[in-house]
Amino acid sequence: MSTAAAPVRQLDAHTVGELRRAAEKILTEFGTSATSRPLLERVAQQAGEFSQTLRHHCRPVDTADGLFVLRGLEIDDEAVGPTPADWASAGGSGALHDIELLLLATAMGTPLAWEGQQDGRFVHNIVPSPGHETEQTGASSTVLLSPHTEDAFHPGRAHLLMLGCMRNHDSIATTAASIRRVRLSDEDIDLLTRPAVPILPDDAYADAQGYAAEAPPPVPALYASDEGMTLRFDPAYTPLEGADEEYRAAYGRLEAELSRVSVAVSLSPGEVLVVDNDLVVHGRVPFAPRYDGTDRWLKRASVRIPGRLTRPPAEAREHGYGQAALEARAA
Ligand SMILES: O=C(O)CCC(=O)C(=O)O
Ligand SMILES: [Fe+2]
Repeated sequence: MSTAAAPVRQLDAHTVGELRRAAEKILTEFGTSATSRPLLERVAQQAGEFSQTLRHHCRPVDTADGLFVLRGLEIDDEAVGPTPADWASAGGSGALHDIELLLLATAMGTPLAWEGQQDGRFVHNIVPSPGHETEQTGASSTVLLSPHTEDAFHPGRAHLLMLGCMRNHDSIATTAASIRRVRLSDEDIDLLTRPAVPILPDDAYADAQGYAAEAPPPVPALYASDEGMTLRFDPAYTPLEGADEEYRAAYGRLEAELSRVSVAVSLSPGEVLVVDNDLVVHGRVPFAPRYDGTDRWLKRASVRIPGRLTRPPAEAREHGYGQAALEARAA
């Protein structure tokens, strides 16, 4: 794994102020970052008034890295208070930054939430939580969070994943590997673009894991879209034992290549990592949680980009294990 620098989009002080004032205005009006239809509409309106500069910073991912870091937001370590012990008790912690992230997400596309995850919130809190140390979810810590496409089991998954850093005293890295950096033989690509095995719902979706109404659909790991190669990959939730040996070997080579091109991005407070979820798998290195209110703390938002053609059309027929994606589309 390398620590090669991710492309950075540095916000100037003026633009940071513009974003902050927009968020402050909304927080004053609503008194909360809890998302409601009126708040989402207000956010969309405010994002529609963004300056040309701020909009330019929110343009699509435009390099083969499949990601960028937006840098320069102001986080007051004292004012945001202690890192919440888990998402459920986070409440309004860092509410201003929830709204900032939601504004940025809205400038990039349509924010997305899940009925079955973190109470349907549009901005998630990612913190290490007691009892969840070894899971393959954002709440874990002591294990490697293996590289994955976010919400890979679902056809309504995000096109962009945004991770905004509130606190990261131990410089714990997110990992990212782009399919556009991977080298595979034509034979492997041919195998991996076929729907061989399903991707099952992850541990963050207890309801979906109990879904038994229809069989899990096999899905391809790779897709040669008009825009180039894209991927849908989550080995921790892929029952590979259902595939033949040839496929398993090709899948293993894809995994090895992703690991070869993986970069470590250690976020600092005020940085937002934006990952193209069709190009890049992300994960996290293991770390020792502190559990004293000073733990690593990220805010996460998911974004859909309407009309994007980076996925196989057959996805539209998938059941998504009964999970409903909620899009913040204007009513
Ligand atoms: O903690 C991280 O850096 C990434 C966690 C993760 O996979 C996520 O929030 O989706
Ligand atoms: Fe993730």
